Amino acid sequence: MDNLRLWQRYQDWLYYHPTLDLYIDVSRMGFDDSFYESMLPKFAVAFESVAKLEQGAIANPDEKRMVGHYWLRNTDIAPNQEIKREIEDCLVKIKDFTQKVHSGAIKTPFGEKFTDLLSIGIGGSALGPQFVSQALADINPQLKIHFIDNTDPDGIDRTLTQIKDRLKTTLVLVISKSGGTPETRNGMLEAKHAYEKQGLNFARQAVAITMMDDSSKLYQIVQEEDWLDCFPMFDWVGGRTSELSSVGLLPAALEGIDIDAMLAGAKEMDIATRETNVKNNPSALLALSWYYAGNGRGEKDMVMLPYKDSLLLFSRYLQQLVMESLGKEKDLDGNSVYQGIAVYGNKGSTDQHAYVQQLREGISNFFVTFIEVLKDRETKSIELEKNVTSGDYLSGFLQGTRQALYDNGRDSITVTVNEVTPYTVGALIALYERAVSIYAYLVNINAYHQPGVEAGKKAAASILALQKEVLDLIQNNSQSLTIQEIADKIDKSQDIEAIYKILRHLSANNRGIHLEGDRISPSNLQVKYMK
Ligand SMILES: O=P(O)(O)OC[C@H]1O[C@](O)(CO)[C@@H](O)[C@@H]1O
Repeated sequence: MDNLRLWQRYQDWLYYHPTLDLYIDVSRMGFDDSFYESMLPKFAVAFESVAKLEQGAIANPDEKRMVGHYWLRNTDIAPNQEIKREIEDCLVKIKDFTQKVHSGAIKTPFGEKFTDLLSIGIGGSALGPQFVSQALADINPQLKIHFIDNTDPDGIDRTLTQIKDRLKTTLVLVISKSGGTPETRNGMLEAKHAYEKQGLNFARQAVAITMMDDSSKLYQIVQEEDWLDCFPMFDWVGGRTSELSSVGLLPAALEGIDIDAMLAGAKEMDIATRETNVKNNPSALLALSWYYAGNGRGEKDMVMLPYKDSLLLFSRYLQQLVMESLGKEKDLDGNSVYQGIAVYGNKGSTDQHAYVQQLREGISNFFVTFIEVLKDRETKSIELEKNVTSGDYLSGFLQGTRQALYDNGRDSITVTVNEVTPYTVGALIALYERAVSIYAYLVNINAYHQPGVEAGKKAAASILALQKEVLDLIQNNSQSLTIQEIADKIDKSQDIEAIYKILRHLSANNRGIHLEGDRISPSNLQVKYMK
């Protein structure tokens, strides 16, 4: 298409929201009007389903749960008074707690003001707070946040070393909806150990965010150990859509981020994405583009390219939101469909000096989403050359890459906001939450369960159970054994490879296991236990 026809297409498809000051440009997606019209019946069904979901239908049939993250930013649409009150009470509690921490009314057991935050959580209980912190927290925030989001001992050490002497003024947030996620439990126990080593009372510096009922082991611990406080996570909020619940709001508020503005941006976006005219609904435009790009089967990957350093973690955040929601074997009728859209990305223009080479010339298995931020910085930029600033370069690189990709038949969407504020970040989160919801209905899948993740968790638990059996055997056996002998003795010959890998890991960590022999032939290794 020549430039003038493209300019016309750009204007024909341009979406602009005046209050949010947000643009969606899908003109560089290659669909035509007949594709668009063919999709309208599917959209009509999807819009109906999304509306029912907002009204409190059991939209997660397997888990028999409502899906209510929309109510968090507009309690007037909560399905009943009890839920409305729960959300409002929680928000009041978050603000009250934050104000007391900031003012020093809530202090450490030694009477000092808190200076730092240690957030322990994983997946939806970490990615949102990490993204929002990087996007919005001040360089010198009211409380500086640190994350433990894995059970990697070295990663835990690095985080605790960063905090070091300030542990005694660090408030811990343990975030787990279920209250039973092993990585989070491990992070909590490691942190507790570090506090105790410094003679600190962990419980009096610890706050939990979890479901406040018997299903949460974390909640039981909070009560037994008398933690400083506990904030509710609601059954009807999924981990990956929890950024605007206590999971995201409490850390953000403590960091000094305007959470009311985040909620307001999301609420405004929710209104915009309730629109049933596809062209006037920004999330529907995204879902339409995703469907077109991947033939409704996720055949093309979504490459997220925010041209703003502070939005670096948006792609990682969206990776969970999109892939955990859409990556499903079965559709809602039980057919095997193997759905999903792979998401990756980093930031522009940095990526132009890395993988954009492949995007421009290599395998054409993706579409790009550029995130453009119009405002360069708070202060006026210097001119690096006559009439040219560094921000002009960034903007030029975005336009250039979009053009270069288009010229080689590679599709792109551009989402443009004026600046990165709590209001726009709230809106961006809501934009993608709804796009995922609409797309899931277009392809007839349940976006709100994650059976595949559960399978991995179960498999990991059985490896740890196997490790206990192996260690029990070896510790009570003075002779050296081969791996086959160990497997036979515990009647687990089918698990020989797993046993070998357990032993190799233990031997690398001073756990008394010694492997003797040539490492290239694991079957011949002799396993010895020496304390
Ligand atoms: O908040 P929780 O219950 O610890 O779960 C953390 C994450 O684990 C998952 O359940 C999947 O493993 C995610 O969906 C969730 O965001």
